[in-house]
Amino acid sequence: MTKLSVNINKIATLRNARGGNNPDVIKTTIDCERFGAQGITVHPRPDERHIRYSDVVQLKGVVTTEFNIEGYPDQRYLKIIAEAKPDQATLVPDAPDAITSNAGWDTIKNASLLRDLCQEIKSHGARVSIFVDPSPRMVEGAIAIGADRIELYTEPYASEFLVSKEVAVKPYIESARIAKEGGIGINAGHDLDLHNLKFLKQNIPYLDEVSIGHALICDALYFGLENTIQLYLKQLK
Ligand SMILES: CC(=O)[C@@H](O)[C@H](O)COP(=O)(O)O
Ligand SMILES: NCC(=O)COP(=O)(O)O
Repeated sequence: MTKLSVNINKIATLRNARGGNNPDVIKTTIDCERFGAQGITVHPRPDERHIRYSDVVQLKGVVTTEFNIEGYPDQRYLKIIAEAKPDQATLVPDAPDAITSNAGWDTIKNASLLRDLCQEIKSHGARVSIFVDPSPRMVEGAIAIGADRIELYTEPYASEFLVSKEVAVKPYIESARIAKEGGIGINAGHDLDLHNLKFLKQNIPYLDEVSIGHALICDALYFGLENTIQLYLKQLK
């Protein structure tokens, strides 16, 4: 079964826009799980443009499905992981000023760093997922450093999908095969939506988890949050 982890960053973006607590991130999280979300993902960025450190601390006591915290593994992030003890920590190589995540790790050049981080994060009881491009070498590097999972960066898939879905999915099928043969789990995320999700799932049926935020929250403006979560779950059947 492929789990749907709802990334609630953009709920926090809307909340922060007016400085109050509407929408309430905690209430929305509880509702996302009630509507069928099988996980909650947050990406507390250094500038706290959306999810804040204080949100993560509160969410720890609220999330009843799987809690996934994504981020660049600086000391601030590692402190959050140590305190929140999420089910999964997804390491992303984002620069502090990145408008959004835009690449996976070079797991060969960063092998020593990532290996040490894996050990430290696992000591807090969290599964470690490494955000990678769909590159066999990068997947093999993630296996070598002891990651529990990879998260395939799917922005290139989403972009190419609009031109040729068969071309788009090809590197992901190969990367997922290598990860599976290497005995690690396979997550995917970034720019997945109601148009491209089903084809990815059909071609990688053993996908463990997709984390989806931006498109899902945008869709919820038109279809409602409960209906939208159900629509995404239907793409994963
Ligand atoms: C790693 C990734 O692709 C997303 O999880 C990222 O968290 C999206 O970040 P923004 O919501 O800040 O665009
Ligand atoms: N890891 C991907 C994620 O959590 C959400 O990415 P997006 O759907 O907001 O692009």
